[in-house]
Amino acid sequence: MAPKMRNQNVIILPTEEDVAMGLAPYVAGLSEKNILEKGSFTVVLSGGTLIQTLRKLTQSPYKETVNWSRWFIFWVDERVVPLDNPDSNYLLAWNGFLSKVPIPSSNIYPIHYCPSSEVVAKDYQFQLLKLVERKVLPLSPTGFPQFDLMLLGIGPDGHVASLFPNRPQRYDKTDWVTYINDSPKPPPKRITFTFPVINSANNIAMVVTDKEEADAVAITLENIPVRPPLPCSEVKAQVLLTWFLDKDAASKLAPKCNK
Ligand SMILES: O=C(O)[C@H](O)[C@@H](O)[C@H](O)[C@H](O)COP(=O)(O)O
Repeated sequence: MAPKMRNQNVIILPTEEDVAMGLAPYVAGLSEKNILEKGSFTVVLSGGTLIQTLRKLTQSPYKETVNWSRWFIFWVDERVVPLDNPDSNYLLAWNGFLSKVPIPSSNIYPIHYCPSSEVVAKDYQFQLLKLVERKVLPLSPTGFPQFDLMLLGIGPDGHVASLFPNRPQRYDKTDWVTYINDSPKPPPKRITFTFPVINSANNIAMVVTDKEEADAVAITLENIPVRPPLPCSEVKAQVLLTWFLDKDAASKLAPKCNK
């Protein structure tokens, strides 16, 4: 049975459609709370199936009720390709989500493409630094930008963002944004937030709706020791880490008694 962690919540729903239905009020609720408290809502997207699972937010009632004008959008990882390339996480998010809701374009922060991953990573970190200076992003007590919500997926190998099990980027404790030129998941060139930035976020949703990730989910939530530890098992949120799983993603978890 998965031991209950202090600021972690695991929600298991029958289907991907149910996860999409559950994710929308969760995100809308955090949006309302943050905008009420401080006038803005900073949201970090990943690539993968997540964008499709956000679809309910682009429909009634959320499309009309969410205060989209106060949202700020970032990417936890991005493929180093032009923004109109089919591999781009920005393009994926634009087509599936951002083009359907009225977030001001000046509040959307994609990468500035150039062929060098290192330069793109440094430039994205520079963009974040500017927003810290403008007080759009606060700094955590340890000196990393602190986002309101990160929406993450995981891979079958347990990667999160572009932090992969057998690559050194996952151990980077100083940069805000780093780069990889040999990603095991294509395309090979990517930039990614580092763990200190991911783990400084107030709220993180891990959205997993695929049988392929069931082993990584079970290893993480059952605390099964593996070497090296899976990157997804190192994700922690400052306020609450919420796992949204469908039955397929949760299929390798030990049966749990709710009484
Ligand atoms: O750019 C990427 O490849 C993603 O950001 C990546 O980290 C993704 O979120 C996971 O691989 C899960 O992908 P799926 O949801 O498609 O399984």
